[in-house]
Amino acid sequence: MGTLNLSFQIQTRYISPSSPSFNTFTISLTTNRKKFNCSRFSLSMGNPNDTHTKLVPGAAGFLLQDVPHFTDYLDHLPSYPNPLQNNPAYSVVEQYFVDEDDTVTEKIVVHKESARGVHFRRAGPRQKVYFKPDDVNACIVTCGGLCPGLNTVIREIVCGLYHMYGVRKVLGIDGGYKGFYAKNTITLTPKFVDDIHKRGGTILGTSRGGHDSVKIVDRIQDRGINQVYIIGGDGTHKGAAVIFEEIRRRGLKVAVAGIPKTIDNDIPVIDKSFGFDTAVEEAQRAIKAAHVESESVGNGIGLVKLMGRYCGFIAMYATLASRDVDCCLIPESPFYLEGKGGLYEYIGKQLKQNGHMVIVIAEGAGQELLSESLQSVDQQDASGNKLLQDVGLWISHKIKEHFAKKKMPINLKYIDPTYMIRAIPSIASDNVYCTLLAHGAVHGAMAGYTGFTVGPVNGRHAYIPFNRIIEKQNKVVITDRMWARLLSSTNQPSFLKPRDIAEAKKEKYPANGILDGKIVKTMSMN
Ligand SMILES: Nc1ncnc2c1ncn2[C@@H]1O[C@H](COP(=O)(O)OP(=O)(O)OP(=O)(O)O)[C@@H](O)[C@H]1O
Ligand SMILES: O=P(O)(O)OC[C@H]1O[C@](O)(CO)[C@@H](O)[C@@H]1O
Ligand SMILES: [Mg+2]
Repeated sequence: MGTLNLSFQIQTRYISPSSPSFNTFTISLTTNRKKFNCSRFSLSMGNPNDTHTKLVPGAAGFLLQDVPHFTDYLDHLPSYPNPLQNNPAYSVVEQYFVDEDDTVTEKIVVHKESARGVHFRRAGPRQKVYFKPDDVNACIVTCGGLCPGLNTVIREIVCGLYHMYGVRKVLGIDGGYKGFYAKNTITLTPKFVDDIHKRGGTILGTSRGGHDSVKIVDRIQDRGINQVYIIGGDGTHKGAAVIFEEIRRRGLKVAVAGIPKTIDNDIPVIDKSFGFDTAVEEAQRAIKAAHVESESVGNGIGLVKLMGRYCGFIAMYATLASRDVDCCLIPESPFYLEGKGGLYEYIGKQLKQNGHMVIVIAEGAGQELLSESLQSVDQQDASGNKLLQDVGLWISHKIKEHFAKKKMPINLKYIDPTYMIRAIPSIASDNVYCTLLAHGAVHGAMAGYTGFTVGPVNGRHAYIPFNRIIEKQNKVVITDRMWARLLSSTNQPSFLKPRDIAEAKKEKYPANGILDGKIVKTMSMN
């Protein structure tokens, strides 16, 4: 019996990578003699350049959003037994290797009749690898803003490659994407990285801007690099996706693995990004100081600005953890100053009742108010991110001005710990998390997967295709329970008008988020 290779194009209005409508996946081919049902195939999602979306349907509405593998575009590749099976530390583990068919579900809360839904390939070591240890020439690059845990990830990639797979050649790229074509590399060995997890920042340096995929892939090719570990946020992953496409176009056996990094926690799909817990922990020190300062004087207001350009996760979690905060302002929840239900009214009430209060504001909050009042020009950093005006300074000034006009003396202390919460070493739990991410990335690359990001989805580490990471940003859902918990803990007004609530619901339940007649839940941390 011969093999029948089929390739066909499907055009449908209903498929979107994040929320496919499963009943469109029943595909069969009928000849005059027999009907063939297709069980494994990949689909391009409408965009002819989108070659990373691999969809594998299964029973009961199961859908694997798979990641690319060398064998998708390279023929006759040899594979080898995983050297881990001879490693004294790992060989004792029962079922150490991940089953080829193991997947991790994206949606964990289900109804008895709901479809099984989207799944990702489970991360972890495979029986077979596609590299001989001596042939591996790996490199690591860190891009974007700093984040606690960067050095831990670097350390664990190096040590994981050395100790688990016997790899000896690992290079550090100096200073972000630009470093591929502008600077020297750093030789990384377990000895060199031994202590780096105790330091903040990244020993490799980082940068924004300067992404030139052709030049980067040229340098990867010139140097004979065949595993690229890219640690960064949403912008970095957009860059990684382009690098992967170029590598695939050139038919190179080079694995591209992303490790999601951002203290803002704005990366979708994964449960949480590394360094986030460390940042929230560090933010407590600023909030405590604001509380002490404010309660020690008459009508004291402690105002703390925290990072979060487009989303307010740090502010929300720092507020919930502290319980000393009376008001938390984030980009996702619009607020207003004047009039009934406004911020000034709430501050006045709090001061009358308690004599002091603490306000936490995310740096991206209230930017629309700021630009109205300062008529600012839109400015961007080298990566194209919005450059923000200092909302903390602005709001301090507005509050002081308002209460001066009302002839009510207040005592406002503005604390801006911005860079202090990200320029520190990671706490213990983040260190362990970074280790799992690094090892997951190493196992995936050694097993021949590429164009993937590793990260926990409902607590289990998975390989996620780049397109799912870069298609949208993770945001606080203000119609979810977590934000309600925050409102009930601070007792602040919600500042929301019915129109804002309708908008928020529309964002949470987009029109294409309907699955089998039920609404698909988007990622949230509650
Ligand atoms: N659309 C894009 N295409 C290619 N490269 C990009 C794109 N967006 C950003 N990059 C590159 O990715 C790198 C990092 O991007 P950015 O500065 O936005 O940080 P990030 O990865 O989002 O991390 P963070 O938000 O945590 O600081 C930069 O070198 C930038 O040039
Ligand atoms: O000043 P930099 O280094 O550009 O970074 C600032 C930005 O980086 C982040 O920490 C992560 O994107 C944001 O919260 C912040 O706006
Ligand atoms: Mg970013």
